[in-house]
Amino acid sequence: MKIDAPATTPNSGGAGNTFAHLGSMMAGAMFVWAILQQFLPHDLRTYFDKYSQRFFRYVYPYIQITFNEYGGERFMRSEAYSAIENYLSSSSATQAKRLKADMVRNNQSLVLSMDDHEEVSDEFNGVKLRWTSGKRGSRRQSVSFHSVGDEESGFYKLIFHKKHRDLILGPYLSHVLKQGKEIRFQNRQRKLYTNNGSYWNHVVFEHPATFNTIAMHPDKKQEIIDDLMTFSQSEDFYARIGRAWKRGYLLFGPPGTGKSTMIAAMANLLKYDIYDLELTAVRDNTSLRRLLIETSSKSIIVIEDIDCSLDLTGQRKKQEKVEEGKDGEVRDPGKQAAKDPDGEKPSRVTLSGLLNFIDGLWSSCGGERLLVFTTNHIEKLDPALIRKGRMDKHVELSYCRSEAFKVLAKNYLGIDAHHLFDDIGKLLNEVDLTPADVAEHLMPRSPSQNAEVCLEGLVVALEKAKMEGESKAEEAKLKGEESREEAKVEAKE
Ligand SMILES: Nc1ncnc2c1ncn2[C@@H]1O[C@H](COP(=O)(O)OP(=O)(O)OP(=O)(O)O)[C@@H](O)[C@H]1O
Ligand SMILES: [Mg+2]
Repeated sequence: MKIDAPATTPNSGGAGNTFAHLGSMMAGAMFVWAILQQFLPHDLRTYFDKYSQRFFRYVYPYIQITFNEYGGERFMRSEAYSAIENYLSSSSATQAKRLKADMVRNNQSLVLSMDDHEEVSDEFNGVKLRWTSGKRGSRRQSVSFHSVGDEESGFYKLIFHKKHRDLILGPYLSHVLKQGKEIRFQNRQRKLYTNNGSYWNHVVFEHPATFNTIAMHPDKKQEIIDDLMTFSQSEDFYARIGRAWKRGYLLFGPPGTGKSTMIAAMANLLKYDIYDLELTAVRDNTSLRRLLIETSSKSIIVIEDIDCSLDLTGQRKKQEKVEEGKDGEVRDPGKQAAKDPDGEKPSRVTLSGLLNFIDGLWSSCGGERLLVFTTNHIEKLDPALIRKGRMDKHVELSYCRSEAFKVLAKNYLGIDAHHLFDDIGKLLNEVDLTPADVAEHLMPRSPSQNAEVCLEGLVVALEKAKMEGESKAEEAKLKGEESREEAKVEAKE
């Protein structure tokens, strides 16, 4: 960033005319001054210099700040420049006549910015200011002097009245940089990471799930959305109460109830990256810590099926019988069941290593992170692992009931009401069918299959499941009676 002394500026509209006027006045004055300089003695010239600067500052009360595209020692593209580019994208789209367009998000959407020598205005706390763009340097120069490729170097210039100096240099510029970074963050291509042993690999994350498509009771859904949004906006709160800016979610429920889908919906809602941690592939606690350190902020770290990942089901007192690992790590013999992907060496991650991962000192690095565990058997998990503070919010995803069914019907069939809804609602409250099962019946199997046919098929499936359930219950009852009879006979004998 470079703050310039007063100089001429480009023209624009009403305020622009004033600038143009001042500009030409100054140009004239400079010309006269250049001629006078040749005839004036040195002392007089210094004296004149000093007062002429003051005069110019008085008649031209504007300050300019230049933000160059490339700068610094290694001529890296300036962070401030790209933040400003993003910040100005919306005002450029509405104000500038010549625009530049660039592809983002894996060539899926366009970001507009103003073309060179364009100008846009902005307002902050009632203060008006202007941004202009430009380019300097020729292709040949940029190649020979710095390694920025064969591009010319662009710049943005901010022009404002000097009486607003404090406001602009302080709050306004930090607002611009913050907003610009936020826009860039929103436009970025999100990633899904997974660990290959102790290193992260990533692919582009594109999952269509959203909270709109998740079938669950609307109140429960809203509660989760509110919780997530509050978390993402609570940086100051977490700093004030002295807690790391992270939150743990435990999603539990039978298979096919939407746990993995909900994680994708969470990431899409908050625009976070996902780190899908395969715990059995992590060699030991040290590797686990390294993986944690390498995660970025604004991300969700997921451990799916935590009950199957490691033998974490035992109580912590088990660890009293630990044996010392080869690398000096505490090792629980019960945990040797988990193998690394090659099946060669067992994973030596321990429960205490995992607890450290969740809320040890290292877990606070980066900030703004969600940690999500999923399980089908919450009762198998060590209470220490899922206590509040570690897993702050426990969300049960359960069988599909009538409210959840309405969401599925809306999404899959595009209908809000149907005469079969009441029957289906009643049956769903009596039969345990997962949303995955219900969704399967709502998928059209041929182009001619309509909503009526899908719903009738679902009713048949539900009635069948109900009858099966009833006959199983009958069988169990009979068995129970038989065994009671036998017990009575035995007792008599
Ligand atoms: N609540 C739901 N809302 C919408 N779709 C759902 C829901 N639950 C399941 N589905 C559908 O069923 C499929 C399986 O769901 P998902 O993989 O999220 O289940 P899961 O709970 O993670 O199961 P598992 O415990 O076996 O991993 C998904 O493709 C999704 O389309
Ligand atoms: Mg799953």
